[in-house]
Amino acid sequence: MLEMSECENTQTDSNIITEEFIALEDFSATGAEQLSFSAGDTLLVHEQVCADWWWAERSGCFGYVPSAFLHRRVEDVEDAWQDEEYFSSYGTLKLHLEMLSDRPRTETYRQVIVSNCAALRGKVVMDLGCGTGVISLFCGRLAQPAAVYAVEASSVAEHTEKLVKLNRCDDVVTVFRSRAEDLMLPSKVDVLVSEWMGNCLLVDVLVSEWMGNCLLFEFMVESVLRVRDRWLKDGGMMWPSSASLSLVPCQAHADYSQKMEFWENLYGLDFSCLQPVAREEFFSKPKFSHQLDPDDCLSSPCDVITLDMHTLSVSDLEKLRGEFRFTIERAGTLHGFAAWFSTFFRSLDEGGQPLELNTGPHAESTHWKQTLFMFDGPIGVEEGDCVGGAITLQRNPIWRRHMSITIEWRMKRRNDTTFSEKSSKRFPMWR
Ligand SMILES: N=C(N)NCC[C@H]1O[C@@H](n2cnc3c(N)ncnc32)[C@H](O)[C@@H]1O
Repeated sequence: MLEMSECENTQTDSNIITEEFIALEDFSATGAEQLSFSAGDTLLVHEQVCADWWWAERSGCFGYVPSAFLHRRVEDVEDAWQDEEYFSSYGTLKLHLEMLSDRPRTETYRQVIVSNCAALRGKVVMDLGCGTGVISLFCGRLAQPAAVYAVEASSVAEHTEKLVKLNRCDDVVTVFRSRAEDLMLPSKVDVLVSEWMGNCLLVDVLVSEWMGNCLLFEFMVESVLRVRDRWLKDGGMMWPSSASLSLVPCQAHADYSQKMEFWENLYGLDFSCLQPVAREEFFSKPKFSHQLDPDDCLSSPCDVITLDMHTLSVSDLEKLRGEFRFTIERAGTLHGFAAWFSTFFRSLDEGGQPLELNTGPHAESTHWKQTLFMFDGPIGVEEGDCVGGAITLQRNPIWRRHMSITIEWRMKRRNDTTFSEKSSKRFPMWR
């Protein structure tokens, strides 16, 4: 980022304005003339002094702010949720086929219904974002609830109606084609079940053919919480009941070799000047659907963030932060971190065993696989070295289905007594 001094020397016409902007990320001032702010803050910009630095005001304080961290107010963004593209992606069978083909995922939900079938008798259940309705059909066929509200906003709901009739569940299951937030229901529900998880737990990455194969993002968990607050009875059950994000320091030799070392000797030619371009193109964003080999884990994984779905609030989702401290368990190359999630389903029976869906490298593979965060450069590590730091999931204040993930880490070699300087890397998902 441009330093202040360079800004004053650049030959640019400053632009006097008075306009409100939203901060996309936190910014900590590094000089008295700069103004710190947090993601989501509103700043009044008085002068665009140069391309990179503007003179702004927040709560009566004035200072220079980096323009890259700011975005015009949300009114200028026609559809912060991109709902039309999002729900159209679920209107075809492609994504539903992928989810239904994921045996560990779908079988876990079936097991939850089977193991709670007695307690479900006479209960009212909502299946939020039911898709083709498979969980609702499990409820209708494997248990005796009083009613199941199968809620689905996309056009796949038309097929869901047929599936409910075909599987003789229409006496119990009612399909509502609606955004769940807009629902009017006859009663509150005893159980809110949903399969809302995405890569890195919160954000599912969809390739939207409707949008010319561009990437779209989910962020369904906010809908789940809003519907919980509106329609779940006091003492009602959330399935999943809790969810956790796990992290592990790992090797990724194949990725590093194929995307970075590849350029060093290409048919006897030196293409290494492209490595910075390759680093930006291939390693600046997370790699989704990475199949992490358990042997590439350099330490035991740890749960860095845990969400209690009964108490989590929408405002908690703006920024989630978890700390970690790993001891390297075997010598190798630290290329980065891998992340995945687990969800837990509490039993409706007092003292009943919870069920777990674990999408990590030691469990049966799911369609989510794992997510790989590559450092800019590999770090040789020895057994006994220590990697400590934090991971922060920051929602985008403008694009409400987007977020960024920042990983900060320090190293302490096994024979050292102090940690290295802090390193940090921000991975946007997607703006
Ligand atoms: N990561 C996932 N499992 N995504 C499943 C998403 C399914 O829920 C549907 N869905 C997502 N959000 C909502 C919502 N607020 N209301 C109704 N259906 C929804 C979506 O159309 C798709 O069929």
